[in-house]
Amino acid sequence: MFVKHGMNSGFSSLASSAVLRRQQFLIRSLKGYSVSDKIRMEAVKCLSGGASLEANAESVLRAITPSLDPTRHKGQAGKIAVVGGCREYTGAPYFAAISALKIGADLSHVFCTEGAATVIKSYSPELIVHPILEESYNISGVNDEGKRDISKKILSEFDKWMERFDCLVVGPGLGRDPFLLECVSKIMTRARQSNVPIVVDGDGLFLVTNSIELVSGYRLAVLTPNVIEYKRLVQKVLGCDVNDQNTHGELLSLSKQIGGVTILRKGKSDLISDGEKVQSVSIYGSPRRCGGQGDILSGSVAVFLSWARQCNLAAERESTISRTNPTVLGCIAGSALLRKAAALAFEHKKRSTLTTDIIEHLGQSLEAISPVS
Ligand SMILES: NC(=O)C1=CN([C@@H]2O[C@H](COP(=O)(O)OP(=O)(O)OC[C@H]3O[C@@H](n4cnc5c(N)ncnc54)[C@H](OP(=O)(O)O)[C@@H]3O)[C@@H](O)[C@H]2O)[C@@H](O)CC1
Ligand SMILES: Nc1ncnc2c1ncn2[C@@H]1O[C@H](COP(=O)(O)OP(=O)(O)OP(=O)(O)O)[C@@H](O)[C@H]1O
Ligand SMILES: [Mg+2]
Repeated sequence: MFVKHGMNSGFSSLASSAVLRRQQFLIRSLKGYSVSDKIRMEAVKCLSGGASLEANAESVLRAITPSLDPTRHKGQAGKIAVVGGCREYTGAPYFAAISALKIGADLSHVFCTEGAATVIKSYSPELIVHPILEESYNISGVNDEGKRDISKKILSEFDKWMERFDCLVVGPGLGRDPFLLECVSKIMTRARQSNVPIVVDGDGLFLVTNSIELVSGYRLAVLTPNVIEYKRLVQKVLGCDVNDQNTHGELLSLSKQIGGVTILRKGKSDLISDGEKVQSVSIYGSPRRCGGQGDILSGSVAVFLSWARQCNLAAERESTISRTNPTVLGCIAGSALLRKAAALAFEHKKRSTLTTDIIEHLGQSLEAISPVS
């Protein structure tokens, strides 16, 4: 049971007719009307996908956010798992997991190392924390066979839970320990075999960039690179440097080259593509660039993606709403909500705005767009 508003409107009609008019003008320009070279160049850029295609993010948010129906049971609004948290980082997995709950997921798990688990549990009693991951420094005296046993144990611990999850977030605060990353590769492979969507962020992107086959061709994978992570992906997958003159074309190629995974390129505007088209979210956010905002985003995308998938499953039965790629919808919604919450937090806290302040505004921001009643 979902409240759906304008599910078919990928972009606002106003914005799309403006884009259309601009495209028509530019096409006429190309046919030899007297225009400057600058406009011609813009025309080419536009026709090759360089034009802005701002998503109607608020409509998407309203369309996929489920109503609070008293007949629904615990878990139906989403069960999210974050794989991350190691010796260095405990904040990032916490931000991702708590954001999922604050948006409206019912249950949020964290799979991390033992040391990180105690800390994350102390941040919040709401999170279900599994201290199952191991880093090399902790098992330095163990031989290869012993390490294989540890790896198997980690996978079987994870397996007990995996099929229950609507989405995994792999990477916030995961670290880059080789043994830990090898275990996480196996977790990702297992999730993929079970068709569980995976949002890959932070150190998960480090892993995936070096082992692209983990996500290649998996339509339920979402990559959320920041500037540096995107640069590494482009260099590895496309074999060249980032080209700021062909932002949209490059993102399309990157997604296609990885077999149609959805990529959310974070930046001044967030750009989203599943290899079919590029959409952007440019809602005004915050000028504060404190660490952790990307972690909020990954947890948010996981929830919205799960909700969008439920909408799509319902649509398959009812054939009433469009079958837009749920991973793209999840990215649009996640990006828009984070930006709105960041703007609100900044209004109150100005220069002292922190990630925890933004998290506190997630609920209010969603309520303003999609009220509970
Ligand atoms: N509280 C916590 O626990 C948090 C933990 N986190 C976790 O940390 C892990 C590593 O993630 P990451 O993003 O720090 O690593 P990476 O991609 O190597 O970037 C490192 C360097 O790249 C640069 N740089 C970054 N952006 C740039 C830009 N726009 N434009 C230009 N340069 C830019 C910048 O370099 P600098 O300016 O210092 O030279 C930056 O220091 C990961 O697991 C993540 O989840 C975070 O989520 C934060 C909160
Ligand atoms: N220059 C910018 N102007 C406005 N918003 C931005 C800008 N850069 C990033 N953002 C917003 O902040 C969010 C997080 O992006 P950011 O690049 O900080 O991710 P990150 O580096 O992975 O963060 P984290 O510190 O959590 O790892 C993006 O979704 C985007 O909406
Ligand atoms: Mg990050």
